[in-house]
Amino acid sequence: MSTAKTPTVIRVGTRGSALAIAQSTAIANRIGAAAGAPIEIVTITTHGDTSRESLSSLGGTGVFASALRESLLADECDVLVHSLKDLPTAAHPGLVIGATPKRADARDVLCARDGMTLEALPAGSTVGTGSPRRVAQLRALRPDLQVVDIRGNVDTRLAFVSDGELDAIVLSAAGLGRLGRLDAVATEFLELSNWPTAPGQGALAVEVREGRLDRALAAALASINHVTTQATTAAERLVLAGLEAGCSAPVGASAVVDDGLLFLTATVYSADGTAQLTSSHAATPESTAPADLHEAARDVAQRVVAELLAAGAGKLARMEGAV
Ligand SMILES: NCc1[nH]cc(CCC(=O)O)c1CC(=O)O
Repeated sequence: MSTAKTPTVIRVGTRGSALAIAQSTAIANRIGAAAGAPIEIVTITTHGDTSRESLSSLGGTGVFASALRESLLADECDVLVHSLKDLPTAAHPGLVIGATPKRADARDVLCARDGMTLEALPAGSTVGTGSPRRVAQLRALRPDLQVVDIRGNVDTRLAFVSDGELDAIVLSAAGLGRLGRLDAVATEFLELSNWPTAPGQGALAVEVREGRLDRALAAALASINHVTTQATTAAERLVLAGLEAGCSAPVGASAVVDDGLLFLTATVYSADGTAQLTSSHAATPESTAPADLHEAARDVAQRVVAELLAAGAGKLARMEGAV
């Protein structure tokens, strides 16, 4: 008689916000099912969660990732689920991205009072966001609005509108979707063509320790990886890296694979939104194999970065503007 070995528990580390728990639990369930192993959710408090300072003064969104990574390196968990857009582009020693699951909607949405669109908001209306990119985009399209710097999790931000403190806020469609709130609160989907979002927005990254991975876990990660998402988000993140911009920089980037063509467009804004530079390039991968898609991603990103830098993007992104 064979005695089945008890499968090892897979510990999934996450931030404690409702959004982080929702997306980590969804991914943990997929990993657990694929690996045939029980899962455990390990909540880790980060400085970014407890501090009331603005994100930019904390050193950008990388503050969320570092505490989680310490816990992974300390073997307090086996897997981390990050929002890819919050993950710094530099590789972390000893850690690797084991899977990039299929991306959700990459768009931002406006959540405004009385069902309003951005165009319909009266002059002087208050719009809350803590993201320098969203600030620049709002100022570019509606310089007559008042942009208010806000912090906090999704519920805190939505409360500003429902309590009547602000007229509108901007959030990611993917985040609201994962919380099951999208249909109830979004009053306008901002199209990527004139409102490109953060590199990697809407995608998740599953991070693990480098080196010998448990075989069941390695197979589970491979099964939830999405090759197109991996290539398009790589192209977008290579733009950030190439511009040497941080993850809170006023940079929007959007890549898609459509009928065999990898298309990348990126926009760099001045902080005050009065100036912007856009570059778009496409490449045809040799095949849909991961290596060929990645090669195409590097190729388009390199051309977009070169064009943006030649046009003065480095200076533009560092420009203070009349904030
Ligand atoms: N800025 C914080 C953040 N990081 C990831 C998400 C949502 C998930 C995603 O967009 O991938 C959000 C909230 C938001 O921007 O509305």
